[in-house]
Amino acid sequence: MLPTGLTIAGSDSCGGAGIQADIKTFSALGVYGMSAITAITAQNTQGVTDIRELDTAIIRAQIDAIYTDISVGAVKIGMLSSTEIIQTVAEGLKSHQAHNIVLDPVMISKSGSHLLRPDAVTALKSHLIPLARVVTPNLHEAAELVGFAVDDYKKMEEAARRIHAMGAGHVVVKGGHLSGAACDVVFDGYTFNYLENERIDTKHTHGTGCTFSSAIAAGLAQKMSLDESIRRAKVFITMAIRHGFDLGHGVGPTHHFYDFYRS
Ligand SMILES: Nc1ncnc2c1ncn2[C@@H]1O[C@H](COP(=O)(O)OP(=O)(O)OP(=O)(O)O)[C@@H](O)[C@H]1O
Ligand SMILES: Cc1ncc(COP(=O)(O)O)c(N)n1
Repeated sequence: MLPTGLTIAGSDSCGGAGIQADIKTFSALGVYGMSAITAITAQNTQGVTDIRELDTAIIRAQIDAIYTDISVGAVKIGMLSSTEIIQTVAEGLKSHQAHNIVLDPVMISKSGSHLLRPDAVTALKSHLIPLARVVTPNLHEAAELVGFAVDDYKKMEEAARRIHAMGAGHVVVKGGHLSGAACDVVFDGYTFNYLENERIDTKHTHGTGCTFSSAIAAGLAQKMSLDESIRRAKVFITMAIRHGFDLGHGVGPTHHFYDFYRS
């Protein structure tokens, strides 16, 4: 039986982020990928031109269709767009006693479009963070969650502590937007660990957060420990960024190896 992963996220028409990045990551890591789509974005490497949120009934129906039939090893949550969608997803996951939930609190695309309505941050904190085994905010998302600027390692630690107190199991505050090494702060409620890799000099980083969080979910689906899943995800995202390429005319995508193990 193959390990299974579910992504609950938005569709990115150019395939670099969102549902498409998640499914490619699951496949590259040997996990069978499934999806519940929350919103459809018209998007390319230069930006997001339109967004349609799906109605909550079809979002809930996708989640129910999967859980009433299939055993789900891990869930990755990405773009949720609105308070109503957050509530629907939280209720759906609770009713099926979903486990191994990796929450990437997607808020704004690299190109600057809102993928979460600003008034939905409160719902994210109260309904979904408490369900998550791990939450993976970038610096901006961490700042929105805790209410102060997160721009150095001390503040990343403080933000991780506060997000953990909101009910998350582990917190990974990603330092992809700092300068210097690409270093993320991992907090398990007791100790801080720093996950560091060289910064790759490229502009082609569309979908890095999606790829990283779905790689963590893939590890959990494969019954790796959370620590091991996070460490392998860091190796995977670093390699995927190294092989990012100039698709289109803007910020190109990371490259998700068809077979990570043979690359
Ligand atoms: N240029 C880079 N070189 C190496 N690693 C990087 C680089 N940029 C980001 N990373 C790593 O990629 C992972 C994702 O981090 P990032 O901060 O880019 O997420 P994000 O902003 O949520 O992504 P997205 O904007 O796609 O949602 C982290 O482990 C981060 O350290
Ligand atoms: C559907 C969807 N989900 C997530 C992202 C974030 O990725 P990025 O910050 O790299 O644009 C995105 N652009 N689109």
